[in-house]
Amino acid sequence: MQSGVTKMRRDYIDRDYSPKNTDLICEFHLEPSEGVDFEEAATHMAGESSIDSWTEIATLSPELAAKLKPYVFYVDEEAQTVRVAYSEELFELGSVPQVLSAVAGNILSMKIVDNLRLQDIAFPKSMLREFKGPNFGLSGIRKLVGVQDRPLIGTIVKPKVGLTSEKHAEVAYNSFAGGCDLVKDDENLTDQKFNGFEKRAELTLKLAEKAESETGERKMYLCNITAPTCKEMIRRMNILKDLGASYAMIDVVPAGWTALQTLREEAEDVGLVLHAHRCMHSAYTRNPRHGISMVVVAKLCRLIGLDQLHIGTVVGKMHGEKHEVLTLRDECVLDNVPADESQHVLAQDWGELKPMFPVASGGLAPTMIPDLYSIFGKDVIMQFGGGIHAHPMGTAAGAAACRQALEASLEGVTLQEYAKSHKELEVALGKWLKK
Ligand SMILES: O=C(O)[C@H](O)COP(=O)(O)O
Ligand SMILES: [Mg+2]
Repeated sequence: MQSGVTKMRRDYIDRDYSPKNTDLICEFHLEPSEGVDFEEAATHMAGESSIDSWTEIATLSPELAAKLKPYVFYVDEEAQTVRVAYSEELFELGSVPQVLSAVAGNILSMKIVDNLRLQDIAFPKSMLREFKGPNFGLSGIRKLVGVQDRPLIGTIVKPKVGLTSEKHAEVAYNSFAGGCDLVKDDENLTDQKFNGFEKRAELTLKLAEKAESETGERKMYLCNITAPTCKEMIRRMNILKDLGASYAMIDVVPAGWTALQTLREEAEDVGLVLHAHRCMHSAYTRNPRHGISMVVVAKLCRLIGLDQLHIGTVVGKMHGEKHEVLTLRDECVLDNVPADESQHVLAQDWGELKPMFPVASGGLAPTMIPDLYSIFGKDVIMQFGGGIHAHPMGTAAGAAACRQALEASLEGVTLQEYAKSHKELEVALGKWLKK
């Protein structure tokens, strides 16, 4: 027995237990440390994520244990997988931070495991009811933008940071004028001296309005409200509302779960669509053997009520295989997610919680649109940063090339064919089509 690990007296493993419909269920990938028995490690993990400690505690009465004990009801040592059912009474209903402190807290630090990854959480209806979910969601966004039958095209003002507010607004205007439906700030642009939040919001929203009147299309500016305090983020949200904005963007992982729940409360009154950038998620999600899966991050965003979420691109610069990205897409849009053992996904009935709009962003070029459309279908927001602002004819042409590539894909015409009568696309093919 490894030092510091005493034999647990609790028997939390019960393969005959069938979870109650009020239980919260977690699936974990578990690798015990050297010399530790798999079931022993699972027992310790279940205890530490609920009511127990590392050794016998006299204060844990048999009655209390019987009432609140966790049940490790599924154990597959070969697949290094366990599933644990927790009584809903262990949780503060409606609190994401508290759920994570329990099922993704100390247990990830325990010596008894070499690796432990929270793969999925299945929430019971009784807990779902405590959360608002998306205010607008996928259908609300489509209604707001006035686009029902195609993917939305967005961009990120580039360079990421450094432009003045005037220049930022001008780049956004050119993106809108060229054909973008959405223009967002980059994740590390918030309220820097060279481009303050209020001035950027005011100038960019004004030019978005100008682009709307010139194009006859709705144009959405996603201004990044990420800030040092919830109070300041709420202040920025209200500034956007007063300026006539429809959206706010948040870096959800750096901002944190309590901040998101606070903003969601506020968004209900302010009525802004919440765009979730997932930068920093890879600190939790990238290691397939340890941490917290992006499925969990996506589910928590939907539960709390972000309206649209970056989920990966399959074809772009960020990691994320096709099956992983499509699993995330399903968690965003389906009302009922079926269990998928191959993806370590638990069944989840989302009840009344609206779908989120999936966002594909990162390393995309207009030439990838046919692939993106065949992967995602129409319910996706495709965002191109370098893929628009590096276009040889400039930003507006980059945006136009994206719209043309999308038109071609929707009509089932090859890009090469469509480029014969669309100059911006022709130039984009010259720059980005793999030779
Ligand atoms: O914030 C994002 O989504 C990325 O910065 C996209 O930028 P890129 O298209 O230039 O990779
Ligand atoms: Mg970015």
